[in-house]
Amino acid sequence: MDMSRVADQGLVLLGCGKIGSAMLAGWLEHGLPSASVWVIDPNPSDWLRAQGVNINTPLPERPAVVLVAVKPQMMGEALPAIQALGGGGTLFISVAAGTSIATFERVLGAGTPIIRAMPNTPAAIRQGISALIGNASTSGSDMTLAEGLLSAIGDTVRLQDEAQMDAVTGLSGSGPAYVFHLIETLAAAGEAQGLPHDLAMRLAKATVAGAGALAIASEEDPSQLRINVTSPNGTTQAALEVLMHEQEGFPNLLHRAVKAATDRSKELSGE
Ligand SMILES: NC(=O)C1=CN([C@@H]2O[C@H](COP(=O)(O)OP(=O)(O)OC[C@H]3O[C@@H](n4cnc5c(N)ncnc54)[C@H](OP(=O)(O)O)[C@@H]3O)[C@@H](O)[C@H]2O)C=CC1
Ligand SMILES: O=C(O)[C@@H]1CCC=N1
Repeated sequence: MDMSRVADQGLVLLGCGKIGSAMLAGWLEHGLPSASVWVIDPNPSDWLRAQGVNINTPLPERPAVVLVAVKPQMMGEALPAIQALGGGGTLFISVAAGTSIATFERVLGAGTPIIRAMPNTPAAIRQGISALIGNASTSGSDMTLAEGLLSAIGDTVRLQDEAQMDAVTGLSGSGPAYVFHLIETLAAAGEAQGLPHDLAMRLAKATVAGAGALAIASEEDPSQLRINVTSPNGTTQAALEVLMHEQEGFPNLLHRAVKAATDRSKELSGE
C-alpha cells in the first residue's frame, strides 16, 4: 500500500488502547512516519509515548484519515474532539463495535465519508483481518484508501450490508480471544496429562499457529485437514468423539459463544 497520502496529510487516532495500538504498530512497521500520526488519548501508554507520534497536540487542518478506536460507551464524550473534521475531505474509519454509521453521521454530518470496519488484534503483526462497509458519501477512492490502510495490517473483506457487522464482530473481531483461550486450555490439558507447563504451552502455541497457517495455505478445506490427522480408531478419533459431541462439544459451544458476542454487539448499538 502506498501510504504517501496518509503520510503527507496525516492520520488522527481517536483512542489508542488495545486495538488502536495494534493497528498503529502495524502501520508504523509498514513504514508510516511517526510524525504523520496524531493521537488523542487521555492516558497514553508507555509504548505509545515511545513511538514519536504527536500525542494530544493540535490536529492538522485536513488529515487524510481519522481512525475512531474508543469504546462505544465513550463515543459521546470523545467525538466532539474530531467533529470539526467532518463534512468531507477527511475519511473517517470507525472500528467501534456496535456503533452504527448513522450514529457517526448524526455527529459528523451525512456528507462525511464514514467507513465502519472491524479489525482484530493480530493486526499488530500484520496478520489481522478487517471487514468494512462505507456510507453513501464514501467514494471509490475512499474505499481504496481504507482498504489500503487495512490491508497493510492483514487481510480485508468488504461487507454487503452493515447488519453483517454484528456477526463479524462475534466471529473475527472477538475471535482471537477464543483462540487464545483455546491455547491456554490446550496447554492446561497437556499439563493435566503430565507435561511441564513451559513444554505444554510451547506445544499448544505451535500447534494452533501451525494449524492456522496450514488452513490458510492448503487447498483442502479445514474439515478435510481434520480428517487427514485422524487415523481410524487412533488418538485423534478418541479426542474428536469428545470435541464433536453434538450437545457438549465445540459446535454447540462455539455457536453459543458467537451468538452471545453477536447479540452483545446488537445491544451496544442500542445503548
Ligand atoms: N480490542 C479488540 O480486539 C478490538 C476492539 N475493537 C473496538 O475498538 C474500540 C476500542 O477497543 P479497545 O482498544 O479494546 O479499548 P481500550 O479501552 O483498550 O482503548 C480505548 C482507548 O480510548 C481511550 N479513551 C477513553 N476516552 C477517550 C476520549 N474521550 N478521547 C480519546 N480517547 C479516549 C482509552 O483511554 P483510557 O483507557 O484511559 O480510558 C483507551 O486508551 C472499541 O470500540 C472496540 O469495540 C474492534 C475490534 C477489535
Ligand atoms: O470485546 C469487544 O467489545 C471488542 C470488539 C471486538 C473485540 N473486542
